[in-house]
Amino acid sequence: MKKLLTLVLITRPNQVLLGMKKRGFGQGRWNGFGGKVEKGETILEAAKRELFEESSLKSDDLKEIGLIDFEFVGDPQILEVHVFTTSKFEGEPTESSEMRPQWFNVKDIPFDTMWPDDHLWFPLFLSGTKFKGYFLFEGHDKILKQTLDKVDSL
Ligand SMILES: CCc1c(NC2CC2)nc(N)nc1N1CCCCC1
Repeated sequence: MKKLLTLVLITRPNQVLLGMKKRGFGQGRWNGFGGKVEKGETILEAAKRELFEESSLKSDDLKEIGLIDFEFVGDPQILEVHVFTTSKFEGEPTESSEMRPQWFNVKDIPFDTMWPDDHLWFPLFLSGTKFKGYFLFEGHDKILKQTLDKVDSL
C-alpha cells in the first residue's frame, strides 16, 4: 500500500530554499515543499500545487531527480516520495500557514533540524545526480536500513 508524496527543492546559485514546517507531519524541521498527491492530479501537478500553496512560488520547469521509498517499523504504509528541483521559478518565497521559507547556502544546510535521511541524499541532489533511495525508519529519527543508488532514469 503506497502513499504518493512530492518534495520540491528550489535552488538559486549556491543556495537552496527550505521551509520550516510549522505544524503537522515533520513539524519543527526544515524541508523542501511538498505533500500528498490528491485523486485526479498527476504527481507533477501535485508538486506544482504544493509548491505554490506552501511557498507562493510557481514553476513550469520542475524536473524529477529522485524517488525515495520510506517505511516505518510497524506501519504497512509505504511513503513514495517523488523529488523535484528547479532553478526557474516565479514569485517571492512567502510564509504560509504550513511553512516559513528561508534561503540557505549549500554549505550551511541545517541537516540537524531536517529529516535524518536528507544529509544522505542531498549531496546527490546538489550534484545533479538522479537517485533512488529506500529508508526503513524506527519512529521519525532512527534509520534502521537504507539503500541509495544513482540512476540514469527514474
Ligand atoms: C516522507 C517523509 C520525509 C522524509 N523522511 C521521513 C522519515 C520519513 N524526508 C524528507 N526530506 N521529506 C519527507 N517528506 C517529503 C514529502 C512531504 C512529507 C515529508
